[in-house]
Amino acid sequence: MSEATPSYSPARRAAQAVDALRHGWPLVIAGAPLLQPVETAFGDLSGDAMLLSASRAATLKLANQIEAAVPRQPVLMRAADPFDLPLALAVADPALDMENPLKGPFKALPLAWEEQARAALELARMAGILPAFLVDPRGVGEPVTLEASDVAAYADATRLQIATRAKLPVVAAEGARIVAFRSPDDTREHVALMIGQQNAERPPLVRLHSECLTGDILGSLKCDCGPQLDAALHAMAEEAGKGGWGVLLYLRQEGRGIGLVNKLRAYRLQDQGFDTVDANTRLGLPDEARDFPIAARMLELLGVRAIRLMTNNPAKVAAVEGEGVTVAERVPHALPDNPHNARYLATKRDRAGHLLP
Ligand SMILES: Nc1nc2c(ncn2[C@@H]2O[C@H](COP(=O)(O)OP(=O)(O)OP(=O)(O)O)[C@@H](O)[C@H]2O)c(=O)[nH]1
Ligand SMILES: [Zn+2]
Repeated sequence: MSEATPSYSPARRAAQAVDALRHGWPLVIAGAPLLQPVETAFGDLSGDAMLLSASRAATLKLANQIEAAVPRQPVLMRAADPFDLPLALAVADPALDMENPLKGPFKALPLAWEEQARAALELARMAGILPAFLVDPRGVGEPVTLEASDVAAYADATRLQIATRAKLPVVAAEGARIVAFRSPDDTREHVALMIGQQNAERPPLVRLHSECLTGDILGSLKCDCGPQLDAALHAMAEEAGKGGWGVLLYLRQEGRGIGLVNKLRAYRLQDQGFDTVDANTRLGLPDEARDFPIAARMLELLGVRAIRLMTNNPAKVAAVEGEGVTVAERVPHALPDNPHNARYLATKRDRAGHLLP
């Protein structure tokens, strides 16, 4: 077992770990055995044990009720025979259960390195891959090493800076300006669109829009993101026409922070009948994993302290207020539903507390 490379900073080690998971390279988190991400693994690997989330383990009849009540609790398990990569993937991905109904039986094992296991599952979420690892498999290459506590350093919003600014005429507002943000650790580039004249005396209309490739770009009817984006920009343009101003933060936190591919896995589970909350949970991923300190940092860099926040989500108001932003007003932002997103919106209202009709 190797120890974390001491000369690197925690943020650098965490960034290297996220990168490694995307490439299919293994991790050693100090104090735990080598962990090989299942989804991105390649080559002729096999291992005797796997690390999974409790919610996934529950579906595989492995976790007891108490563990399953904490969906992201890590669970260590083994089967009668070693896991090769195709079996490991079938075990890891609940969206494939219909195609691979017969797996197991499996046996849960005592887990003596829980903190490291939690860090590994969180790193998988940050990398946008399935939260599943082969434990100390045969045939793996050189690992990236880190400490479990490094994960927190990766999310440090204070390292975010303005990278550049430009004019960006858009359909809703010809006079709009765009501001781009970068952090040295996280390669996702967030942007803000500023509409109207900035005025410290008047809180701007602000929309925190989380990236939704399917809704924003492809016109997906499964969610309300596209119409919400469009309506927010038009509302800001109208506000600018009345002497006010608006700021749209476009946050690169696809799928409420689980990444595009995992969101599409959640859609596949929704096709099988699970709602948006349960689909995430079955994947062993949080239902809400957005990084609101990043949004607060963007507003701070733009010199915005008090806002009129366009949202139906009280938790979002609380999250930004918790980061020191004054929400002078919550401006409702509900749009008409359609036959494809009616259940999604009802779930947001009934299970996620959104203020929707
Ligand atoms: N994981 C997951 N993410 C989804 C799903 N549908 C939409 N999203 C993502 O959800 C984000 C938008 O968040 P929502 O929960 O719809 O809305 P909100 O921002 O919390 O609330 P409002 O401010 O009222 O719109 C975007 O990043 C979408 O990619 C889904 O079924 N599963
Ligand atoms: Zn969407």
